[in-house]
Amino acid sequence: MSSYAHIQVPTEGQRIKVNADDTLDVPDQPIIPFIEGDGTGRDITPVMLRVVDAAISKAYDGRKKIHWMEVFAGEKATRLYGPDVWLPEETLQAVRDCVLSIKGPLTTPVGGGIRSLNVALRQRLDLYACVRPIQYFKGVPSPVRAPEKTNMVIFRENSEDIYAGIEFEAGSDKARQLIRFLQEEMGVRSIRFPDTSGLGIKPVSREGTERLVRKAIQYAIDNGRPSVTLVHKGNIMKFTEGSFRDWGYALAAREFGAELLDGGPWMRFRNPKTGKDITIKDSITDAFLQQILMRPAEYSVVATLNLNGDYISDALSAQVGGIGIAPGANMSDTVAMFEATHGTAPKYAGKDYVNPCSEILSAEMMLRHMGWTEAADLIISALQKSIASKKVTYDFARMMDSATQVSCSGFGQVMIEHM
Ligand SMILES: NC(=O)C1=CN([C@@H]2O[C@H](COP(=O)(O)OP(=O)(O)OC[C@H]3O[C@@H](n4cnc5c(N)ncnc54)[C@H](OP(=O)(O)O)[C@@H]3O)[C@@H](O)[C@H]2O)C=CC1
Ligand SMILES: O=C(O)CCC(=O)C(=O)O
Ligand SMILES: [Mg+2]
Repeated sequence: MSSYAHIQVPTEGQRIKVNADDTLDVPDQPIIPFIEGDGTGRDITPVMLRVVDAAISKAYDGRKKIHWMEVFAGEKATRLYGPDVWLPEETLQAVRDCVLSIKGPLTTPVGGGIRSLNVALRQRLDLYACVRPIQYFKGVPSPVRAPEKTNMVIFRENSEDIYAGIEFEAGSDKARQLIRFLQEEMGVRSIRFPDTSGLGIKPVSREGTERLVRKAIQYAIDNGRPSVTLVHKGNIMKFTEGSFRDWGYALAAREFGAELLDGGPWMRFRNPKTGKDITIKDSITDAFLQQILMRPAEYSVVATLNLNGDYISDALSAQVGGIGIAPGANMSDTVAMFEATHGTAPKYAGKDYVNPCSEILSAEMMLRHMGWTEAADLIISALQKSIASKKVTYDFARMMDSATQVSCSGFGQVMIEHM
């Protein structure tokens, strides 16, 4: 492994390797990088590490072990590398070298200041699919009457869209120049207040859409899911979100043999692994956001654009108990970085208070991705037993009858005791 300025490479353990067919070669003692994260990252990440180590130790009796390697981004990086270094090159190198990694949340200021480090990590590593499963665990308090009906996996395009951050500030030379170009060269007449408008660009490509939709459909095949819904606002944004829908359907027909259902646009094909039908359908985002509350059981795998996916994943997580328990992964075909869905929740930072489950369940996804299913299963069963014991963090305690509120690290301990 490369030598680094500030990253301490563990003295034991080996790197995960990628085989020629993109499958992983996972040694029994892999080196896995982690980013602690800003804000509550410093509370939840150490708890995640302890819970994962305990599950692995229990499942494999010392035969397998992760050698964790801390890598730096965000505020911690600026303290080590210098005031302007938020995302050191050696962090990117280490994460690429080790193939799999996990991170806590990183702060992005609103308005000015640095652009999102989370987005930068996804773009620099081309982690094009943000995969966020939404599942209900029995006993978790929820604001809806039948939370068990919500069982979806969101595939959010992770590299383009308005989320890519191509923006020009109102009143800047570049904004003026672009507005002039749009008006004079492109005949645009609909910029309501040209002198005071900021501008954002929304790139959505066929390549970017196809690789995301392909991954979502393949997931539905591999996991016996009944449908993939393309979620878009293509009635209004015709050549970005509308094209996302059209390219998605076209890919389903071309690569998976999907055929029009009752004249379309919905499609259907037979899952080659189970023989059951998979429906490819679409929904316009605003209607979809009410459908997931009213008729959640009708949706399974969801493929959507970057900004929609951001909104939808937080909204859906609320139905199954909130972002404190919503995991995620940023994936390419090889490198993957697992991360909590929530942010740094600054008002709770350093208080050992918040729910560590989002990052623990992200680690559980990582273990499953590595093929360490026994340890992953142990985390799920420990979580179920912990919730059943009603010893939970504040977010669940405030919605549960007769619960005992425990701290962030306290909940980790409860989980370990249930392994
Ligand atoms: N991937 C990433 O690293 C992400 C980073 N961010 C960044 O995080 C910062 C803060 O963003 P903000 O919009 O406040 O969103 P947050 O997700 O940080 O917090 C919003 C609310 O969600 C609840 N919450 C968050 N984390 C937990 C947890 N672990 N357990 C229980 N409840 C939790 C809290 O609700 P309550 O108040 O009800 O207790 C909190 O006030 C911003 O800089 C943002 O850019 C945001 C999202 C993702
Ligand atoms: O990058 C950020 O600060 C926010 C990211 C976010 O909300 C998300 O990816 O869900
Ligand atoms: Mg978000």
